[in-house]
Amino acid sequence: MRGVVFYDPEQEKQNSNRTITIFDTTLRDGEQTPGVTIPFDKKIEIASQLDKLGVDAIEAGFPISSPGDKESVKRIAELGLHADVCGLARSVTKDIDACIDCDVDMIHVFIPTSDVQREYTIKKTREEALNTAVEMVEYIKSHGFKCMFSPMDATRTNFDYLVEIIKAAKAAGCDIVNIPDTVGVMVPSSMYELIYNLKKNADMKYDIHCHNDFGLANANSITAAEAGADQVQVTVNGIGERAGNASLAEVVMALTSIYGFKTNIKTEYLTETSKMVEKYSGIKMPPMIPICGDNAFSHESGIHSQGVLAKSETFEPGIMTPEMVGQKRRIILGKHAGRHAVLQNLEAVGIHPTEDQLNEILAKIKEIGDRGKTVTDADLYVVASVVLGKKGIDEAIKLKEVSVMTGNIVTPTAVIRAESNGKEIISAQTGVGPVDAALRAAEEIVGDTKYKIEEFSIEAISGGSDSLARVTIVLANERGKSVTAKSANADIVMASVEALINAMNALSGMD
Ligand SMILES: CC(=O)SCCNC(=O)CCNC(=O)[C@H](O)C(C)(C)COP(=O)(O)OP(=O)(O)OC[C@H]1O[C@@H](n2cnc3c(N)ncnc32)[C@H](O)[C@@H]1OP(=O)(O)O
Ligand SMILES: CC(C)C(=O)C(=O)O
Ligand SMILES: [Mg+2]
Repeated sequence: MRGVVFYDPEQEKQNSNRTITIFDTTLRDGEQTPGVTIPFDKKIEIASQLDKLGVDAIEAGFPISSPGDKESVKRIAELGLHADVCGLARSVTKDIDACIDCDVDMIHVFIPTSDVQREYTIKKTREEALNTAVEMVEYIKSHGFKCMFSPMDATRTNFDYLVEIIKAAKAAGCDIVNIPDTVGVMVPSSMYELIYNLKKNADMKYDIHCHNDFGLANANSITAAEAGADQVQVTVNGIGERAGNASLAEVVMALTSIYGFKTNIKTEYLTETSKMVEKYSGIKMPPMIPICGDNAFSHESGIHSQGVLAKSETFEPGIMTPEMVGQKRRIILGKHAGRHAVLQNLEAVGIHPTEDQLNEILAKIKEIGDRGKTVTDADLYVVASVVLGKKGIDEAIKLKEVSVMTGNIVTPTAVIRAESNGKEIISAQTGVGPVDAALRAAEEIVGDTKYKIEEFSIEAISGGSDSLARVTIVLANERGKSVTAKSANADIVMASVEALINAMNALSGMD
């Protein structure tokens, strides 16, 4: 089954015979995202990850732009990757020489061709720009490098002139022409027409580079491939200038799952690649982004969860599964949850409530959700253990007091007073910072029981120094069971300790 759109079986057959190559420009256009600089060693890691993912080419940087960029392009070229490593150059020989010094596989040279860019940036006539482009392509080819030529702002360039400059670049030996929609003004129908007519008038290998100013970069890239483009330029998470570029994961999955094209991407690595770039670029992705977002395969509504638990295709595309993209399906609990979702989450950890107990647990979950709180699995297990009578509410650890001492000349120290089973427990610990000290002290409350904090994150919910800190902890016990717990508090130490104690209470309820 190929979803929805297949309209024409003959077209589907033709698409399945075509491989669209993927040119990744995360390390060049992606790094042009305002405010982003990816550290040198992280660029090397990202390049290796992109190679593992199976991209066909990596634009590693713009060597003339800084000594650091040149050094990282050079190092990436030395890695001996399967992908072609490419460097960017303006139409000036010193830029090309900088790429040559890096010993890249391919040099991407560009010149503005729209009237507005040509007149206001390089200040050359059409004829001068064409002659310069030809000279630069010849210069690259005379040094034995593969050459990609971009008539920059192609989509706002006079069509006849665009054909003329592409033909001239082809005659000069250029291997592939990239068509940049530099300011993202195309719509899919105009993109189809442009690529179709370019192929007809100046037949050669085409690549497409779309910006997302109107949110159409992915759609335009995919349509360009439909119209005959051989390669698409993308960035991980769609990062890049202004509103960004076409997104690697979204373009690849639409090309393959919906349109039936082939790519060389090992899609099971898409999510880990997205998370790596999120971390190293500092650009956090919203949960609802397609494919790699935390919500992309999450279901909270009771009706959806029941359907998905019975057959995933009910409320998922089916032609794309979480496994295909390195994701997990998650059944989330909250005010919209239903009995099927609660039961499945409990049974997954060996808790089997009766019908009445299940109804009671669900009612309590909805109560928590109605108070505007996220319902974590820790909340669920605590509620379930109380309802199932496995643990009286008085047996849970109750936090009474937290005090911390920290500063530049004291070792961060925390003291915690808590109550469990009617007994008061006090513990004190030092740590690398106040949060670390407090978490160590909180763990000591449970004596010999050993826990491992598998994940820990703090985020500021609102702006300003008075913002609420939300802490998320994933805690595992010695038997490998783990729970996620969250807490929000204006004090980061309190939020951390509360989240940890929620998680410990939940795990002890599962014993
Ligand atoms: C659409 C794109 O993404 S294009 C790539 C954009 N990326 C970047 O600009 C990031 C890296 N850039 C840089 O580090 C710097 O801009 C540099 C090193 C390239 C140039 O720096 P500077 O010499 O200080 O020039 P500046 O950035 O102020 O202006 C750009 C210059 O390049 C020229 N230029 C722009 N594009 C081209 C081109 N394709 N071919 C030749 N010259 C060009 C401009 O006309 C201008 O020249 P001028 O100084 O003679 O007026
Ligand atoms: C360098 C070129 C291809 C570019 O990034 C653009 O036009 O957006
Ligand atoms: Mg660009």
